[in-house]
Amino acid sequence: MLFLKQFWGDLDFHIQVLLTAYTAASKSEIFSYTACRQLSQMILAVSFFHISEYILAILFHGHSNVTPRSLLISKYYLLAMFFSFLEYFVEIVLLPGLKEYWWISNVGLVMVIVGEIIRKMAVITAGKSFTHLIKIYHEEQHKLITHGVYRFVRHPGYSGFLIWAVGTQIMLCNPVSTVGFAVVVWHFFYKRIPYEEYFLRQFFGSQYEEYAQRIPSGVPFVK
Ligand SMILES: C[S@@+](CC[C@H](N)C(=O)[O-])C[C@H]1O[C@@H](n2cnc3c(N)ncnc32)[C@H](O)[C@@H]1O
Repeated sequence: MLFLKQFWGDLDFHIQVLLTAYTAASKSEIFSYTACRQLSQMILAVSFFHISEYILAILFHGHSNVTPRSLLISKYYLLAMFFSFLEYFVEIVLLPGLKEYWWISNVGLVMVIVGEIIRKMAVITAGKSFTHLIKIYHEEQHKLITHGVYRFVRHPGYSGFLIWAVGTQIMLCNPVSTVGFAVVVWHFFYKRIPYEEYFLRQFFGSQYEEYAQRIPSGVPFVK
């Protein structure tokens, strides 16, 4: 009983400290300008990314062939985004100075824009060959793409997404989520690329083999 009383007392004290810090921060210029700008950039970046992926999927594959999965929002993705916002709010309340490194935040913003451009160039260049789900059977309209951005890297869509995702966290000056997003997204592509290329080799044989020999994957440390 005594233990419970002390526990609630401690919890109450910590909530009071957080609320006081939050109230102080929200009254200050830092919270109103910094948080408004960084969070609006984040919400804009995320909305633009998902809506444009969905619209391009409809344009290339037709309305009837596109499901909400083309919005590319999974439960793991939502969890990662939830953690990223949680980190942002905790840090802006407890360590507001961390969010004031504008040059870091602006580097993140540039990464978001560059990553988005590379990703969309890949989607538009590959057209019908770019499907959100990896094809395991060869279809008539699936042609090997080696021109445009695919001349420089084999997986520009993944390079673009990696730059975009890590960029969103640098833009928010979120140190933990920057490392977390980099590791998780990199690991996802590290596993996905060999699987995707297994089928591409089956579909296009020596043509793909020769292409893969010449052109890097575009994802660091993935051959
Ligand atoms: C989500 S897209 C990603 C494409 C590519 N990995 C990228 O990052 O730009 C996955 C689909 O693209 C197809 N694909 C990947 N590279 C391709 C290429 N060079 N030419 C044609 N189709 C390709 C795969 O067969 C798979 O069904």
